[in-house]
Amino acid sequence: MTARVFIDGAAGTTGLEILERLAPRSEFELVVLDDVQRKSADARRDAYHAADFAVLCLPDDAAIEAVALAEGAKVRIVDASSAHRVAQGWTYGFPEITGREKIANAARVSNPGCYPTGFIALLAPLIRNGLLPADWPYVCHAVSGYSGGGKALIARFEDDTDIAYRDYGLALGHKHVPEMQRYAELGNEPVFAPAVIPAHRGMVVEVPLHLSMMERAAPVDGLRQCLQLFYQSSEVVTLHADTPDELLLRRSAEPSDRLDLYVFGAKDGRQARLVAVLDNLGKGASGAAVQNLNLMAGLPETAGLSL
Ligand SMILES: NC(=O)C1=CN([C@@H]2O[C@H](COP(=O)(O)OP(=O)(O)OC[C@H]3O[C@@H](n4cnc5c(N)ncnc54)[C@H](OP(=O)(O)O)[C@@H]3O)[C@@H](O)[C@H]2O)C=CC1
Ligand SMILES: CC(=O)N[C@@H](CCC(=O)OP(=O)(O)O)C(=O)O
Repeated sequence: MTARVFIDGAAGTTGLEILERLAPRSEFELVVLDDVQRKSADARRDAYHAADFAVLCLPDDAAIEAVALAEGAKVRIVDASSAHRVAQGWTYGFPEITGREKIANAARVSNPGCYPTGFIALLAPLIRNGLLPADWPYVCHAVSGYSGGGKALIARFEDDTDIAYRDYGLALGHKHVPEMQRYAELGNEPVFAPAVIPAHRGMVVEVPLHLSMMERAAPVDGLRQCLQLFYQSSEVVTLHADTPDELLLRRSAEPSDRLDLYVFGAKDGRQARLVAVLDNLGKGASGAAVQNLNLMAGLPETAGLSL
């Protein structure tokens, strides 16, 4: 039986990539509104009430409105926005961290943010297993391709090709911080320092660690081994045992739904750098939405993903 999937926001950056991943698949019948109807509340309400699943690829306020439009319908929702990531009644759509069964049975699933995907993937297993302290003041530095800011940031970087680096979030309190704290299971808000680079897609998320200053921290090999065991059955997330001299993002990189993790350590073991490399539009958004949709529809988790 085919499942009807309404993509609300299919003309946007994330929506288009979800469309591309789902269009070739016979398990899904896609519902997409045309340019005249795509912002009509009536047309969207009808689409929600006729669908089995919906993926919200909208700004936060429109995602909240969408959930109200879907009230009373049997539709099950995956929300790519940040509106419901720490909201009651929503399941956090990170299969490797939340557990696949919870997502498979959920009616409301909130996709993780792109930066939190890297941060939580690195820290949650280590903190859960007691290899790093939960009450440490963690810091996260990250860079993202400009598609991470949707159509508006894409237009800005394509219009002004002179921008070499955009530091932002400088007032702190970035909207991703609550989900980073909650799902990495931290006692304190992390300091989050994001930046944008002049590449369309791709992202590096890094957590530097002063291991020697922590009372309870495992050695670098222990951190690596824990992540390797935690993700050993995952086709999407890989802990790399090697420690290359550099990690590169390439402008020409193909879209990818992978998440690659590294643990780098100083020779004397006093400091380490946890690093996640991903595609903000892949496991950071559209790939994650498709992975969640697969689980909710009872299909193979990685169907339609580029790994
Ligand atoms: N880009 C990324 O890497 C990631 C994005 N996300 C999240 O996914 C969501 C979508 O982001 P993204 O695709 O980048 O954003 P875009 O700005 O590229 O796309 C958003 C789309 O939503 C449409 N839209 C806005 N308001 C409404 C409305 N009321 N009804 C129907 N459609 C509406 C826009 O229309 P119009 O075309 O007319 O502007 C646009 O097509 C956001 O919440 C974002 O934070 C999450 C993780 C990563
Ligand atoms: C480069 C850039 O602007 N990135 C966005 C986050 C993209 C993303 O993860 O979307 P959500 O906010 O829905 O999680 C930002 O920092 O607000």
